[in-house]
Amino acid sequence: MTPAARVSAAIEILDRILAGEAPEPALTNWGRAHRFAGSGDRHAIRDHVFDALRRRASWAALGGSLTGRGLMLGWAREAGVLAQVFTDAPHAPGAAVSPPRAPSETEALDCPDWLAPRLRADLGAAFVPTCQALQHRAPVFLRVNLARTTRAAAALHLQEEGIATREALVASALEVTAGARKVQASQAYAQGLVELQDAASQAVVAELGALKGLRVLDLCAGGGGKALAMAALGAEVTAHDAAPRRMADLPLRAARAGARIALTDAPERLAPFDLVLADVPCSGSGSWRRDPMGKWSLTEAKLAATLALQAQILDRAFGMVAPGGVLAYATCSILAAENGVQVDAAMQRHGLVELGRRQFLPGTEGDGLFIARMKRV
Ligand SMILES: C[S@@+](CC[C@H](N)C(=O)[O-])C[C@H]1O[C@@H](n2cnc3c(N)ncnc32)[C@H](O)[C@@H]1O
Repeated sequence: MTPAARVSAAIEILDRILAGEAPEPALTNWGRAHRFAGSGDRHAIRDHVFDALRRRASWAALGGSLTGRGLMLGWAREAGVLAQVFTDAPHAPGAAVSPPRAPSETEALDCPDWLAPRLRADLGAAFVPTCQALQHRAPVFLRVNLARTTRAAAALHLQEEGIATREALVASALEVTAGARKVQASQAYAQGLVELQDAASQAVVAELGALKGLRVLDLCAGGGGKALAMAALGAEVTAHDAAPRRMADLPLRAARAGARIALTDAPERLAPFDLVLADVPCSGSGSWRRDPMGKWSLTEAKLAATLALQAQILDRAFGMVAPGGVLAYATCSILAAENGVQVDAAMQRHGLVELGRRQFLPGTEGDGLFIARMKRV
């Protein structure tokens, strides 16, 4: 496919997404209906689509409409390639283009209007750089399985397979600088030497301190990224999730990593634990680079429901912490209401003692995450 034909494909897929189809099925369905597209084409189209979703407000303004065509016009104008792409040539988008509109301040930052005042109040001087960080692709990070190898040895192994890396935020983290698409087919990955995991997510686990020999409950384990990282640090991990199917791959991932993780649908029966991690469902605002639709689909009502659920999960988690043990609360959010405010309220409700808290903002070092540790007295 020509570069312009790839843009035409992205326009078609973006229109489906704007009409309500989720991005992944929209991309898969397009691929099935256009078997002639090679993997290079599909990757390029996918990049166009996700870039446009991250830049939805600013590119729609620059392109003159919130449509697939408007978004890609906005991209072409910003990239200075309008005349090369919108040409009327076979398979290229048509040449008749709508005029641009100057984006408002929040549109220029691709921040939803309703959220901007709240985020600005929460982040202060970090508001603008954080919004700008969310406009771009996230770096790819790996967690080195330190139970199996060293970071230097893993980097060498990956290099031999054409995957270049450099050291990142914490001792277990590598950033992939070339060959990211080869990771999941690599021997290093198959042998459990590395896992895909954001560097700030790894840093959150590092913030938990020494875990060796501790009985740990991961109450919202999901795919098990943090459960695996805690197991690699020597914790005896039990994993639970309200949606057990989300943990479906966890036994396989644990086997690959040489880790033992017990799954349970009734964690209360195994309580108390030395440490309970509540990595709660959240707005996902710290990882909107990876899930740009999340940014545009969040509403006040959804946020309020999420806040109520977080408080409920915190209360449940507290009930399973041994006296003297630790309750850890994590989100991938950058909103104070989901982080510090939630933790302050839980400490008051349960007489917990704070051991520390840390907010990571999205940027070159990883996603935006929050972690707080509280001691049960
Ligand atoms: C942020 S994700 C967890 C990510 C995971 N810990 C990781 O590091 O890969 C939150 C998880 O909480 C689960 N969840 C939602 N409500 C819950 C509840 N009431 N109790 C336990 N888990 C819940 C969701 O199914 C989801 O998998």
